[in-house]
Amino acid sequence: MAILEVNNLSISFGGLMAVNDFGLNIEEGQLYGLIGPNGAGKTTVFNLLTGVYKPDQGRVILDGKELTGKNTIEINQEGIARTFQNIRLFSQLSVLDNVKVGLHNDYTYSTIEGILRLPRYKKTEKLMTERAMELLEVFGLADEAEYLASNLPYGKQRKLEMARALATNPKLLLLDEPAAGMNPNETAELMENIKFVRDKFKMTILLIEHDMKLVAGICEKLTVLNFGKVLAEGETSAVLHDPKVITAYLGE
Ligand SMILES: Nc1ncnc2c1ncn2[C@@H]1O[C@H](COP(=O)(O)OP(=O)(O)OP(=O)(O)O)[C@@H](O)[C@H]1O
Repeated sequence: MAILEVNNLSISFGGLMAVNDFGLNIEEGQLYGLIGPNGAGKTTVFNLLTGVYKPDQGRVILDGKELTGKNTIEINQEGIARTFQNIRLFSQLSVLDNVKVGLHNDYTYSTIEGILRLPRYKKTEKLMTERAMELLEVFGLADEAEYLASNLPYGKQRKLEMARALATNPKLLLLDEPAAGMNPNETAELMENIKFVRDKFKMTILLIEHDMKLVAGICEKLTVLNFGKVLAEGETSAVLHDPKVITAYLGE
Protein backbone atom coordinates (compact mmCIF):
# COMPACT_ATOMS: atom_id res chain seq x y z
CA MET A 1 0.00 0.00 0.00
CA ALA A 2 1.21 3.50 -0.78
CA ILE A 3 2.04 5.48 2.35
CA LEU A 4 1.45 8.72 0.46
CA GLU A 5 -1.26 9.05 -2.13
CA VAL A 6 -1.80 12.35 -3.89
CA ASN A 7 -4.53 12.79 -6.49
CA ASN A 8 -5.44 15.64 -8.87
CA LEU A 9 -3.74 18.28 -6.74
CA SER A 10 -4.00 21.78 -8.19
CA ILE A 11 -3.46 25.38 -7.13
CA SER A 12 -3.27 28.62 -9.04
CA PHE A 13 -1.91 32.01 -8.02
CA GLY A 14 -3.77 34.69 -9.95
CA GLY A 15 -3.74 33.40 -13.50
CA LEU A 16 -0.79 31.05 -12.98
CA MET A 17 -1.51 27.30 -12.56
CA ALA A 18 1.51 26.62 -10.30
CA VAL A 19 0.50 22.97 -9.75
CA ASN A 20 -1.87 21.34 -12.22
CA ASP A 21 -3.53 17.96 -11.64
CA PHE A 22 -0.54 16.56 -9.75
CA GLY A 23 -0.52 12.92 -8.65
CA LEU A 24 1.99 10.87 -6.68
CA ASN A 25 2.17 7.48 -4.98
CA ILE A 26 5.04 6.65 -2.65
CA GLU A 27 5.55 3.23 -1.06
CA GLU A 28 6.64 2.91 2.54
CA GLY A 29 10.43 3.12 2.91
CA GLN A 30 10.99 4.53 -0.56
CA LEU A 31 13.51 7.25 -1.36
CA TYR A 32 11.68 9.33 -3.93
CA GLY A 33 12.81 12.42 -5.86
CA LEU A 34 10.74 15.33 -7.13
CA ILE A 35 12.71 17.16 -9.79
CA GLY A 36 12.12 19.74 -12.50
CA PRO A 37 13.39 23.04 -13.87
CA ASN A 38 13.29 26.26 -11.80
CA GLY A 39 9.77 27.46 -11.15
CA ALA A 40 8.22 24.10 -12.12
CA GLY A 41 6.13 23.96 -8.93
CA LYS A 42 8.16 21.62 -6.70
CA THR A 43 8.20 23.74 -3.53
CA THR A 44 4.53 24.55 -4.10
CA VAL A 45 3.83 20.79 -4.01
CA PHE A 46 5.62 20.61 -0.63
CA ASN A 47 3.58 23.60 0.58
CA LEU A 48 0.39 21.81 -0.47
CA LEU A 49 1.42 18.54 1.20
CA THR A 50 2.23 20.32 4.47
CA GLY A 51 -0.84 22.58 4.62
CA VAL A 52 0.96 25.88 3.96
CA TYR A 53 -1.38 26.26 0.99
CA LYS A 54 -4.87 24.80 0.63
CA PRO A 55 -5.33 23.15 -2.78
CA ASP A 56 -7.99 24.43 -5.20
CA GLN A 57 -8.70 20.75 -5.81
CA GLY A 58 -7.26 17.33 -5.13
CA ARG A 59 -6.54 15.05 -2.18
CA VAL A 60 -3.60 14.11 0.02
CA ILE A 61 -3.80 10.78 1.88
CA LEU A 62 -1.09 9.66 4.30
CA ASP A 63 -1.11 6.08 5.54
CA GLY A 64 -4.80 5.79 4.62
CA LYS A 65 -5.79 9.01 6.38
CA GLU A 66 -7.14 12.08 4.59
CA LEU A 67 -5.00 15.17 5.22
CA THR A 68 -6.61 17.51 2.71
CA GLY A 69 -7.62 20.80 4.33
CA LYS A 70 -5.67 20.25 7.59
CA ASN A 71 -3.28 22.94 8.83
CA THR A 72 0.52 22.67 9.11
CA ILE A 73 0.55 21.65 12.78
CA GLU A 74 -2.14 18.99 12.32
CA ILE A 75 -0.31 17.62 9.29
CA ASN A 76 2.96 17.42 11.22
CA GLN A 77 1.15 15.58 14.01
CA GLU A 78 -0.31 13.18 11.43
CA GLY A 79 3.23 12.39 10.28
CA ILE A 80 4.69 14.72 7.62
CA ALA A 81 7.84 16.65 8.54
CA ARG A 82 9.94 18.84 6.28
CA THR A 83 13.08 20.87 5.85
CA PHE A 84 13.18 24.13 3.92
CA GLN A 85 15.09 25.45 0.92
CA ASN A 86 16.30 28.31 3.13
CA ILE A 87 17.31 26.80 6.45
CA ARG A 88 14.86 27.65 9.24
CA LEU A 89 16.40 26.82 12.60
CA PHE A 90 15.89 28.48 15.97
CA SER A 91 19.22 30.24 15.55
CA GLN A 92 19.44 31.50 19.15
CA LEU A 93 18.75 28.08 20.67
CA SER A 94 21.39 25.40 21.16
CA VAL A 95 21.78 22.56 18.69
CA LEU A 96 20.33 20.20 21.32
CA ASP A 97 17.31 22.42 22.03
CA ASN A 98 16.53 22.70 18.31
CA VAL A 99 16.06 18.92 18.23
CA LYS A 100 14.17 18.86 21.55
CA VAL A 101 11.62 21.33 20.13
CA GLY A 102 10.83 18.71 17.49
CA LEU A 103 10.27 16.03 20.15
CA HIS A 104 7.21 17.74 21.61
CA ASN A 105 4.85 15.67 19.39
CA ASP A 106 5.72 12.62 21.51
CA TYR A 107 6.84 13.90 24.91
CA THR A 108 4.56 16.07 27.03
CA TYR A 109 4.22 17.57 30.46
CA SER A 110 1.84 20.25 31.68
CA THR A 111 2.82 23.92 32.08
CA ILE A 112 2.46 23.60 35.87
CA GLU A 113 4.70 20.51 35.95
CA GLY A 114 7.24 22.51 33.94
CA ILE A 115 7.11 25.67 36.06
CA LEU A 116 7.35 23.75 39.32
CA ARG A 117 9.96 21.36 37.93
CA LEU A 118 7.85 18.42 39.13
CA PRO A 119 9.21 14.86 38.76
CA ARG A 120 7.37 14.16 35.53
CA TYR A 121 8.92 17.28 33.98
CA LYS A 122 12.41 16.15 35.02
CA LYS A 123 11.88 12.60 33.78
CA THR A 124 10.44 13.79 30.46
CA GLU A 125 13.26 16.31 29.94
CA LYS A 126 15.83 13.58 30.61
CA LEU A 127 14.20 11.24 28.09
CA MET A 128 14.01 14.07 25.54
CA THR A 129 17.68 14.89 25.98
CA GLU A 130 18.62 11.23 25.50
CA ARG A 131 16.49 10.90 22.38
CA ALA A 132 17.78 14.21 20.96
CA MET A 133 21.38 13.15 21.58
CA GLU A 134 20.74 9.87 19.71
CA LEU A 135 19.52 11.86 16.71
CA LEU A 136 22.50 14.24 16.91
CA GLU A 137 24.81 11.17 16.97
CA VAL A 138 23.27 9.96 13.69
CA PHE A 139 24.26 13.22 12.02
CA GLY A 140 27.66 13.52 13.71
CA LEU A 141 26.52 16.59 15.67
CA ALA A 142 26.71 15.24 19.23
CA ASP A 143 29.95 17.10 20.02
CA GLU A 144 28.30 20.40 19.04
CA ALA A 145 25.11 19.82 21.10
CA GLU A 146 25.67 22.90 23.26
CA TYR A 147 26.66 25.25 20.40
CA LEU A 148 24.23 27.92 19.27
CA ALA A 149 22.58 26.65 16.08
CA SER A 150 23.64 29.84 14.28
CA ASN A 151 27.30 29.06 15.02
CA LEU A 152 27.28 25.79 13.09
CA PRO A 153 28.74 25.80 9.58
CA TYR A 154 26.19 25.71 6.78
CA GLY A 155 26.41 21.98 5.97
CA LYS A 156 25.85 21.09 9.63
CA GLN A 157 22.88 23.46 9.91
CA ARG A 158 21.26 21.49 7.06
CA LYS A 159 21.88 18.25 8.96
CA LEU A 160 20.47 19.76 12.15
CA GLU A 161 17.32 20.71 10.26
CA MET A 162 16.94 17.07 9.22
CA ALA A 163 17.52 15.88 12.79
CA ARG A 164 14.84 18.27 14.06
CA ALA A 165 12.37 17.14 11.39
CA LEU A 166 13.03 13.49 12.33
CA ALA A 167 12.48 14.32 15.99
CA THR A 168 8.78 14.86 15.24
CA ASN A 169 8.68 11.11 14.48
CA PRO A 170 7.24 11.44 10.98
CA LYS A 171 5.94 8.78 8.61
CA LEU A 172 7.14 10.86 5.68
CA LEU A 173 10.12 13.21 5.56
CA LEU A 174 10.19 15.97 2.93
CA LEU A 175 13.59 17.48 2.12
CA ASP A 176 13.62 20.67 0.03
CA GLU A 177 16.97 20.89 -1.78
CA PRO A 178 19.02 19.33 1.04
CA ALA A 179 22.30 19.71 -0.92
CA ALA A 180 21.80 23.37 -1.84
CA GLY A 181 24.96 25.37 -1.10
CA MET A 182 27.00 22.29 -0.18
CA ASN A 183 30.40 21.45 -1.64
CA PRO A 184 30.91 18.00 -3.29
CA ASN A 185 32.35 16.47 -0.10
CA GLU A 186 29.45 17.72 2.01
CA THR A 187 26.99 16.47 -0.63
CA ALA A 188 28.59 13.00 -0.66
CA GLU A 189 28.31 12.85 3.14
CA LEU A 190 24.72 14.08 3.00
CA MET A 191 23.84 11.29 0.57
CA GLU A 192 25.17 8.76 3.08
CA ASN A 193 23.18 10.46 5.88
CA ILE A 194 19.95 10.34 3.88
CA LYS A 195 20.42 6.67 3.01
CA PHE A 196 21.28 5.92 6.63
CA VAL A 197 18.14 7.69 7.88
CA ARG A 198 15.99 5.71 5.46
CA ASP A 199 17.56 2.41 6.50
CA LYS A 200 17.82 3.02 10.26
CA PHE A 201 14.38 4.59 10.73
CA LYS A 202 12.69 2.77 7.80
CA MET A 203 11.75 6.29 6.79
CA THR A 204 9.90 7.23 3.62
CA ILE A 205 11.65 10.23 2.07
CA LEU A 206 10.55 12.61 -0.69
CA LEU A 207 13.18 15.10 -1.74
CA ILE A 208 13.43 18.02 -4.12
CA GLU A 209 16.90 18.36 -5.56
CA HIS A 210 18.73 20.00 -8.46
CA ASP A 211 21.96 18.05 -7.87
CA MET A 212 21.55 15.22 -10.39
CA LYS A 213 24.44 13.27 -8.90
CA LEU A 214 22.56 13.10 -5.61
CA VAL A 215 19.27 12.30 -7.34
CA ALA A 216 20.78 9.53 -9.48
CA GLY A 217 22.80 8.25 -6.52
CA ILE A 218 20.05 7.77 -3.95
CA CYS A 219 16.53 8.13 -5.38
CA GLU A 220 14.78 4.94 -6.42
CA LYS A 221 11.94 6.67 -8.22
CA LEU A 222 11.36 10.13 -9.62
CA THR A 223 8.56 12.42 -10.64
CA VAL A 224 9.47 15.26 -12.98
CA LEU A 225 7.44 18.45 -12.85
CA ASN A 226 7.40 20.94 -15.68
CA PHE A 227 5.17 24.02 -15.71
CA GLY A 228 3.19 22.60 -12.78
CA LYS A 229 2.37 19.30 -14.51
CA VAL A 230 3.86 15.82 -14.21
CA LEU A 231 6.11 15.37 -17.23
CA ALA A 232 7.44 11.90 -16.36
CA GLU A 233 7.57 9.44 -13.48
CA GLY A 234 9.09 6.05 -12.75
CA GLU A 235 12.41 4.35 -12.02
CA THR A 236 15.21 6.90 -11.68
CA SER A 237 17.46 5.81 -14.54
CA ALA A 238 14.57 5.45 -17.00
CA VAL A 239 13.26 8.91 -16.12
CA LEU A 240 16.69 10.55 -16.40
CA HIS A 241 17.11 9.04 -19.89
CA ASP A 242 13.65 10.07 -21.05
CA PRO A 243 14.05 12.45 -24.04
CA LYS A 244 11.11 14.60 -22.77
CA VAL A 245 12.96 15.12 -19.49
CA ILE A 246 16.28 15.92 -21.16
CA THR A 247 14.56 18.47 -23.40
CA ALA A 248 12.81 20.12 -20.41
CA TYR A 249 16.16 20.59 -18.67
CA LEU A 250 18.02 21.76 -21.79
CA GLY A 251 15.25 24.23 -22.47
CA GLU A 252 15.85 25.87 -19.07
N1 LIG B 1 2.65 32.39 -3.00
C1 LIG B 1 2.79 32.53 -4.30
N2 LIG B 1 2.20 33.54 -4.97
C2 LIG B 1 2.34 33.67 -6.29
N3 LIG B 1 3.07 32.85 -7.08
C3 LIG B 1 3.69 31.83 -6.47
C4 LIG B 1 3.60 31.61 -5.05
N4 LIG B 1 4.34 30.50 -4.75
C5 LIG B 1 4.87 30.07 -5.90
N5 LIG B 1 4.48 30.86 -6.93
C6 LIG B 1 4.82 30.68 -8.34
O1 LIG B 1 4.55 29.31 -8.67
C7 LIG B 1 5.53 28.81 -9.57
C8 LIG B 1 6.17 27.58 -8.98
O2 LIG B 1 7.05 27.98 -7.92
P1 LIG B 1 7.85 26.95 -7.01
O3 LIG B 1 8.62 27.74 -6.01
O4 LIG B 1 6.93 25.91 -6.51
O5 LIG B 1 8.85 26.31 -8.07
P2 LIG B 1 10.06 25.31 -7.83
O6 LIG B 1 9.91 24.21 -8.81
O7 LIG B 1 10.15 24.94 -6.40
O8 LIG B 1 11.30 26.24 -8.25
P3 LIG B 1 12.84 26.26 -7.74
O9 LIG B 1 13.46 25.00 -8.26
O10 LIG B 1 13.38 27.47 -8.45
O11 LIG B 1 12.82 26.38 -6.26
C9 LIG B 1 6.51 29.94 -9.83
O12 LIG B 1 6.15 30.59 -11.04
C10 LIG B 1 6.32 30.84 -8.65
O13 LIG B 1 6.63 32.17 -8.96
